[in-house]
Formats: sequence, C-alpha cells, structure tokens
Amino acid sequence: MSAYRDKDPRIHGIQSKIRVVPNFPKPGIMFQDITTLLLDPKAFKDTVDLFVERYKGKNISVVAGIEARGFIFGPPIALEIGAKFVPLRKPKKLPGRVISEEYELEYGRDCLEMHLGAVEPGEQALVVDDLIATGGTLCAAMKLLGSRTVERQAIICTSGVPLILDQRHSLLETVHHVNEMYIRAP
Ligand SMILES: O=P(O)(O)OC[C@H]1O[C@H](OP(=O)(O)OP(=O)(O)O)[C@H](O)[C@@H]1O
Ligand SMILES: Nc1ncnc2[nH]cnc12
Repeated sequence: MSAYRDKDPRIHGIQSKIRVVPNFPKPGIMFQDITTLLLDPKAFKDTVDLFVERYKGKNISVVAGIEARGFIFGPPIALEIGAKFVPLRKPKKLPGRVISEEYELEYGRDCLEMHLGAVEPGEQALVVDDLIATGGTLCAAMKLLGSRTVERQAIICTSGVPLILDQRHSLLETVHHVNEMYIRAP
C-alpha cells in the first residue's frame, strides 16, 4: 500500500474529481466514475504523474492496460516511463492469435485477451486499470501476463473501492509480489 496515498497533496485533488454514482449500472453498485476526473486537466495529469514518479527507472518494459479504462491511464504512463503499451482487450477485438482468461465481475462475467507475442519471457510489466472491485479483472490480467512468464507485475488503480482480497479470485496468491496503489473516491 502506498505510504504517500495519504501524504501527497495531489491525492485529495484527484479524489475530489471522482464522481460516485449510486445504483449504476445496477441497484446496489456505487459506481466510481473517472470521467469527471478526465474533465480536469490538472487532476488527470497529477494522476498520471503520481504513477510515473513511482515506476520510472524501475526497468518496466511493458505497461498492460485493461479495457476500457486502463486504455486511458496506461498509454501516457507507458510513454513517460519508456515502456511499450499492451492492450488487454475484451473478447473478439484483437485480430491476431490471442490467449484468453475468463473472470467474474461485480455485475456479470467477462473475459480478457492478449496478443500472443506482445510480451516476451523475462519482461517486467505493470498492469494499469482504474479500479479494483472484486479483483476478478485484475487477476485475469495477471494470469494472462503470468502465463507469458513475465517476471514482475504491479497494479495501478487510479480510483478504487476498498481492495477486497477475495478468495474466489485468489488475489493474494496470484499477485503476491504486486505493488499496488490506489486512490479512493471521496
Ligand atoms: O475488480 P472487478 O470486480 O473485476 O472490477 C473492476 C473492473 O470493472 C471495471 O471495468 P468493466 O468490467 O466495468 O469494463 P468497462 O471499463 O469496459 O466498462 C473497471 O474498469 C475494472 O476493469
Ligand atoms: N463500483 C464500480 N465503479 C466503477 N466501475 C466498476 N466496475 C465494477 N465495479 C465498479
């Protein structure tokens, strides 16, 4: 857990821009909406900068972004730290040969796919997404990367309901060597 989550003065500004929408898309879901953060260039840049500062110079060669919101935060981080960007996409979107991983969501089931050959054995990867709810999506991403024998993995969540280490997804087991950092909506 990041120590500077509470200390960095930029965190409060970022948090204040995440809109919480009750009962979307289903009753009982507190939807953490990062589109309001994107409307504020300073808060958006601060978000990217926080993660760039944390991960620059750490020998990370792959930033893997989870569709769809990892495609917003992942590319600027990848460019700044000098890594390639690898999209982890929803099914049947990637044209080449893929590996797939199914997972459960807070409101349904889904699947992530990655192009074969996008990462090489021994590369160090950073997984980028906006939020962890049950952890199912993140675990699927980690499994996709893990199966290509990526050496080190990390998580970024730019917003997040509290991290739930849910045994269903064996999150602890899957990502025991993860650095995670997340910023909660107010
Ligand atoms: O921890 P989990 O329970 O797996 O949920 C987290 C995931 O849910 C959201 O994406 P969503 O699946 O809603 O897809 P979208 O960004 O394409 O709308 C969010 O951006 C994460 O990827
Ligand atoms: N509470 C939530 N807010 C935004 N995206 C989500 N995806 C799954 N749960 C979510």
